[in-house]
Amino acid sequence: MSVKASSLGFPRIGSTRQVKKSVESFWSGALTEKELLEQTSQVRTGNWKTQAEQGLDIVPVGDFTLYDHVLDHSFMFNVIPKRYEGFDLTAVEQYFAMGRGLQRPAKGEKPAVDVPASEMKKWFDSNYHYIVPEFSPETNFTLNTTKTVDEYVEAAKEGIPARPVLLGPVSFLLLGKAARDAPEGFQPISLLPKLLPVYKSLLNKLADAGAKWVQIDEPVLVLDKTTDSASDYQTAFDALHDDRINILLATYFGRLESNINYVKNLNIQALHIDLVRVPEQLQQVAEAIKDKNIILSLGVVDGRNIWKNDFESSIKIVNKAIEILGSADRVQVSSSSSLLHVPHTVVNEKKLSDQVKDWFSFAVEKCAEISVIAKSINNLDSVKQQLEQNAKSINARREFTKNSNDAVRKRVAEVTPDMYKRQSPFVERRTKQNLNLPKFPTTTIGSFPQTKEIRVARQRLGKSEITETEYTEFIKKEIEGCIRFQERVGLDLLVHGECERNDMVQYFGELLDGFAFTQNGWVASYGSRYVKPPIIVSDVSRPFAMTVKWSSYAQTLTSKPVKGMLTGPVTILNWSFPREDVSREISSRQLALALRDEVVDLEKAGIRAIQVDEPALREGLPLRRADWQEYLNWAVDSFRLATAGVTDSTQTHSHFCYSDFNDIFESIKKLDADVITIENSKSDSKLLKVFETQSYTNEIGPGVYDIHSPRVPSEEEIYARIKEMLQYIPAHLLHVNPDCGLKTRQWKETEASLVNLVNAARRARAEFAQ
Ligand SMILES: CN1c2c(nc(N)[nH]c2=O)NC[C@@H]1CNc1ccc(C(=O)N[C@@H](CCC(=O)N[C@@H](CCC(=O)N[C@@H](CCC(=O)O)C(=O)O)C(=O)O)C(=O)O)cc1
Ligand SMILES: N[C@@H](CCS)C(=O)O
Ligand SMILES: [Zn+2]
Repeated sequence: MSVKASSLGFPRIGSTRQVKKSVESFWSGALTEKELLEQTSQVRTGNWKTQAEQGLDIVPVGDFTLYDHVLDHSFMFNVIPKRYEGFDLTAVEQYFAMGRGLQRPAKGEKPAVDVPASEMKKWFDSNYHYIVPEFSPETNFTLNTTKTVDEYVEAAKEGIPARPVLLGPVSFLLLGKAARDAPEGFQPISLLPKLLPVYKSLLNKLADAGAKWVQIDEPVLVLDKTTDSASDYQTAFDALHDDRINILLATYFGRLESNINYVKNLNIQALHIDLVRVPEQLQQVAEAIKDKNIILSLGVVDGRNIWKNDFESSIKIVNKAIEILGSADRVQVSSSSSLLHVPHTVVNEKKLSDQVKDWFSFAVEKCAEISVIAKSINNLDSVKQQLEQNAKSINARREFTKNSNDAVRKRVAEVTPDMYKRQSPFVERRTKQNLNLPKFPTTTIGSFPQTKEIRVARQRLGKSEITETEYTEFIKKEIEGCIRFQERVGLDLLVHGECERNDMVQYFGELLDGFAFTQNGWVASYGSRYVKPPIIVSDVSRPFAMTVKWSSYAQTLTSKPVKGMLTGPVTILNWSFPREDVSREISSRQLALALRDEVVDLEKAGIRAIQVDEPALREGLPLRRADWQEYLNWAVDSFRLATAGVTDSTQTHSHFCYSDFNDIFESIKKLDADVITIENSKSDSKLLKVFETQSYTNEIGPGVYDIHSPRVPSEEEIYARIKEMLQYIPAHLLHVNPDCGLKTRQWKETEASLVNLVNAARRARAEFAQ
């Protein structure tokens, strides 16, 4: 009798970001397709071996990807929109075209290509983005590739105890959307009967290849919308059942709630639940399945945060499960979700003090933790030393957190109601905000291309190859170049370009007190793009002004207004690794006060428009609606606390790069920002309608083009967008801007796109002058 150790997925990037580098080299033409596939296959194999070496009895395979695992499923099941066909692309090129769009001139026999990227959406409440599958009644599911089988075979050859991973059919359909040409009212889930035979043939191939188990992820089971999906799940798992291959149905990020009432009756052999987010669901779920022939996989090691596991409490959970289910054979120990949301390994962190490093576990260390927890049940003596060491580390962290920053806590406690409120309502403030902007003011969201030169300069500063003074001079030159560029292009409300920032959250984490930050703690954001979330280890405060010198320098260079640029408290919180010892609300309020000081300092320095970005406000929403209001209350409070310290004459902006607005619209209104800019170019008019129907009174800049793709939008296209917006938004409130910041773009396409944007706005001004 033994408890097995497994995980649900592993970071793809490689210990030294090899996959990112290979993929980007392939895109730039420096690597052939063959080289790309060879190099990335090596990382994949290395990842499996690492997990097995850390002691996992079951290693996930098929979770590896060159861009996104949901895109992999679309590609594997032939869910390829027609617009990506007919260009004589290789399979790999077509796959990347779906992810990032493709624009290239005709070459010899090959026709020109100009195709935008597919839509990206946030993966549940994480900072990972997936490529949204597009379905229509014409979708012709076939096995276009056998990626999962190929990777299983590859792993089995290496002697890896592999368990293939698939995104389940119901989640795949529910996470997708109806294609633009689908008939009104078409629901992707109606395609389930057509999709299941293709899943089934994939499972057959896996069984033929020798797989005994498959992990089928159905994360939508933790959302409210699946309460009515019982029959879809029953149909799916009846169809997928095969005597040769056992199914682990994996749920994560939240609670099953009443869905367990039908999940327990599904034709599955194991069920995974997240016990980090929802430890209390153990009792209910274990009781529900105890008379069924179902193994329970316990997600006790956090796949979403980096704190060392508390073995004592995890072992208690495992023992409780064994007690209810009656046998250790019916229990597995696992990560709460895929480990894709945490960095690769702590070992590469050379700059953290031993004290701080001892608090953390990244993916590699988490695999070892899972193994130790399983062994503690199977053979306690074999892990006694690890358990003792773990208890010491957990106690050391507890001791540290006792010494909080009393001044910060006192300040949060003493916040008064007037600190959340601007001096006057928007209509009055507006008359005092004299920025001399024309109608349809053009602006950008803040960042301009982060060139190799900028990144190398920062790297050289980090290695002390250049001095602080040299770096400052370099950044000043970049800012000047950026201001001159915007003046030349003809933008109205300028920005300094954010060239001094490695990232909009990491940068602030590095400047604020109460954070730790890593050298190599990369976590996937989308495609080949990664972020290094800072870690909130203590109470947060601002030791000195962070952005004032850059913004005020930029303002000295031009007579046009320059927007100050900050990241909001909720976004800093949501894109950092939060503390486990205090609530997110407390950290958010502490961040809000630190940012409030910065906002006031920017105003004092003569900055007349200040943008406080909150792109992660929506992502932080709890997955169950019942939990929304509590979050929204403190999230809105935090934004207001951060921004309401300025006088009426300062124009506050906020920015959101998502288009799912309708259900949190009331909260967006309550933020009371003078101007909001939002992602819009890929959404249909549903987003814009909300502004018409919900009587939004402040100013708005819905994005007029997608910034994730190198594709240059034409003036005509942008002009058409502006005209469309004017159907819903009064002309006097409309701003013209891209969807989001331009840091991932090259200067050439940035210039071409912004020239078109400015020209389109000028045309609109001429046409719609009132
Ligand atoms: C708005 N978005 C953001 C999200 N989350 C954040 N934390 N930040 C965001 O901006 N979530 C939603 C979206 C996601 N969008 C993006 C967009 C772009 C990136 C991105 O470009 N990531 C970069 C890494 C950025 C960074 O930290 N750069 C550092 C280090 C750069 C580096 O690699 N240096 C090299 C040396 C120089 C060189 O050779 O180029 C090195 O160290 O080897 C810096 O600029 O100093 C990426 O490369 O993936 C992410 C999310
Ligand atoms: N000001 C930031 C917002 C990104 S969401 C930028 O422009 O990159
Ligand atoms: Zn954005």
